[in-house]
Amino acid sequence: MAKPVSIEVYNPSGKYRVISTKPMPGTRWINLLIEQDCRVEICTQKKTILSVEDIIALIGDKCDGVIGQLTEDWGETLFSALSRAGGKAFSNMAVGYNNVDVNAATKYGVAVGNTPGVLTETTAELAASLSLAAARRIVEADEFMRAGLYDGWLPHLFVGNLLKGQTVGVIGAGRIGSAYARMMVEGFKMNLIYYDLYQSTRLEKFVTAYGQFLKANGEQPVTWKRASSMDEVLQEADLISLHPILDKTTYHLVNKERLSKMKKEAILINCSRGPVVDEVALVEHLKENPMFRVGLDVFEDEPYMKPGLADMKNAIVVPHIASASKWTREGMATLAALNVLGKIKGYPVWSDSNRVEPFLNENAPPPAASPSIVNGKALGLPVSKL
Ligand SMILES: NC(=O)c1ccc[n+]([C@@H]2O[C@H](COP(=O)([O-])OP(=O)(O)OC[C@H]3O[C@@H](n4cnc5c(N)ncnc54)[C@H](O)[C@@H]3O)[C@@H](O)[C@H]2O)c1
Ligand SMILES: O=C(O)[C@H](O)CO
Repeated sequence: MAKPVSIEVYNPSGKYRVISTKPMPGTRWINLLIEQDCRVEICTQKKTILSVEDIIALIGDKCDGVIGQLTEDWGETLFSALSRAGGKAFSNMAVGYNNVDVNAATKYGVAVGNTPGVLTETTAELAASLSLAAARRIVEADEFMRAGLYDGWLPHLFVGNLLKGQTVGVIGAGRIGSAYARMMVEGFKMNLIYYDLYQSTRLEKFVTAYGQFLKANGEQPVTWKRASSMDEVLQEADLISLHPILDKTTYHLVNKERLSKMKKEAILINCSRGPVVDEVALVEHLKENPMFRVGLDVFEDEPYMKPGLADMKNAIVVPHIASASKWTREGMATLAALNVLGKIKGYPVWSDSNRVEPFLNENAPPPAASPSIVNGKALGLPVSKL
């Protein structure tokens, strides 16, 4: 028997029991659920990652929906427990849902929500921050300064890479990859090469138009290229940022062989999911190529790092904080709560999960729809006409 988990309860007499496995930022998400007759139970257990047993104990005998986290293993066991408790809705508080077995959820008739859009720019900004920090060796220089080692300006002190005029490579030019590409092209006048299974016409048009603008102002125009293989990006780019989803096709997408194809002084950024990179091979590559630099927000076995990574001066490591801006995290909580609420209330699924702004407007009630349900089609859920 799992130990009872500590909870905080809002609106105890509410008709629908909705659980959040973690306290989430803001209060709007709680108020929106309460206004619609939900009893909201928030797990306050002092344990960062809840086990399957902890979550089964939270679900109990009656539960209408759960808001969960990307650190939790939402598979057959949890969806069958939720279904037995009468639950029909689950939402990750994340856009990525590689921790969720969507087929198992569908089998038990549980809708699975995620939180796209609201974190696009915030995540791209962290990727851009890591890019700059790696290019200009900011973390190394900061440590040097704090250690009292600075004894005067020197021509060779912390020389890094100039981004202007170099090539930025984006693997996975979806929402976040495209936003990052725009930041690096527009902000630093980098040329773009990208690889994705699909063409990113809007991104291509943007770079073309910006290139024309620069040319009209007598500046060197920026260019774009859609690569026909990922290797082409690895060989040509000076700075490469990874933004695909994690699935079978992207597991260890960057491995020993692919690392060896990159330029010796290249920079690699990963704000997608840790297992997209073979981290053991990466540590070896960093040791053998001191001018190669990496900026990592995600790790293969979170919360751990592979042996040796923490010792590498040419690696910048941050703890999965890419979506951590106040506005974004509050918005993620709102979208996750509305996904669950929408299914409980029998609302349709929002027709375009890339267009979530109407759900984030604090001055108006949200549309009567679930903002983003990934198995809506498989469950035959109606789609909103709005
Ligand atoms: N570090 C963080 O905190 C953080 C924050 C947000 C998102 N993420 C991760 O970023 C991912 C992307 O988010 P998004 O909103 O941009 O999703 P998205 O679906 O808009 O973009 C993903 C892109 O990857 C492409 N892709 C899929 N398989 C590929 C392959 N084999 N090779 C190349 N491209 C491939 C898709 O075609 C798509 O364009 C999420 O799934 C999540 O795992 C991480
Ligand atoms: O997938 C996601 O949303 C992130 O990893 C957390 O924001």
